[in-house]
Amino acid sequence: MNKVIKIGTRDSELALWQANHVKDLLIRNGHEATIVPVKSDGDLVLDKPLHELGITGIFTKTLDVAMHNGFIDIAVHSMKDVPTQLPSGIVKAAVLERANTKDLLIHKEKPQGFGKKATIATGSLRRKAQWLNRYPKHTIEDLRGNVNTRLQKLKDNAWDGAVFAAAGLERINLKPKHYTELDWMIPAPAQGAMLVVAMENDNYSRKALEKLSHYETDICTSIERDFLRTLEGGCTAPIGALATIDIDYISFLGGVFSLDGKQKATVEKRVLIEHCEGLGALCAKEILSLGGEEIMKKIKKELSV
Ligand SMILES: NCc1[nH]cc(CCC(=O)O)c1CC(=O)O
Repeated sequence: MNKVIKIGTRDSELALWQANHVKDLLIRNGHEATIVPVKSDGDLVLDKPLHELGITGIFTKTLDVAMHNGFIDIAVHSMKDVPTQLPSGIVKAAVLERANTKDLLIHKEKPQGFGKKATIATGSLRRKAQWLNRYPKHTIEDLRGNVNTRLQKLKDNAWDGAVFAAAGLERINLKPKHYTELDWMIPAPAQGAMLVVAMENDNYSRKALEKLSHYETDICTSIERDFLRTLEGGCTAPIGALATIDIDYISFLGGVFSLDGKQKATVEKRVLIEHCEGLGALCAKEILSLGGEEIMKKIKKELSV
């Protein structure tokens, strides 16, 4: 029996692109699917308190509620925005093949190298900390909103540049005139990957989505998110992680940075794929013993005031 799979999405251009991508893949596999934009959580009321279900993420909360309500069947997320602990009743149904994992600096004008002074805009603690670690004399301005909003704000302000995920720009076909790929910046865990979630008891959707999952991306993002989960202890610290597969090997690079960028602890490992079980947690523990524990304690104190 075929049912029409209701794909929930937020209504930003990037979110809609990602949801439509999943819709196309499902239809190509002979399923029926439709997009259900979910605007605000105002009309999505649940009879249980959200914390009881473990619903926490700011980007994912609305869709989690809509799925629990039966308003939608599945939800498509940028995986890096999804809390490492999924809410109860909701499961990972597919991890799509990863796109570009890098962060980019979009320059406002033609770049002429960075002098001592530059003002860079980003709302991400991870990007800010890594930028200041590399360019201690620079100034960071806060920049929030979806990709389009952030690009507009870059135009409207006298900043030298702003940091974006390459994957987000590529998906909505934005080609900045002047940009630099930040090869040295460790991306967010699971950056560039899309996660599709479904209700645990929804066998129809889960079976349909299973076929869309990309094995290598699933392995790499699982390691990155294990690393994050082991380190974070529920706070949004500047943590980066990237696992890549090279034939039989997995390479992992992870790090934690103090908010001011002055301290960092990083780890790099290369293991045979068949030995990658527990790699994320292992690297997290190594980070903690390499000065990461003090950095995390300091971050937690600074973020709680
Ligand atoms: N936090 C916002 C967000 N979530 C996912 C992406 C882009 C796609 C991706 O990184 O997977 C972006 C935009 C950005 O970071 O510039």
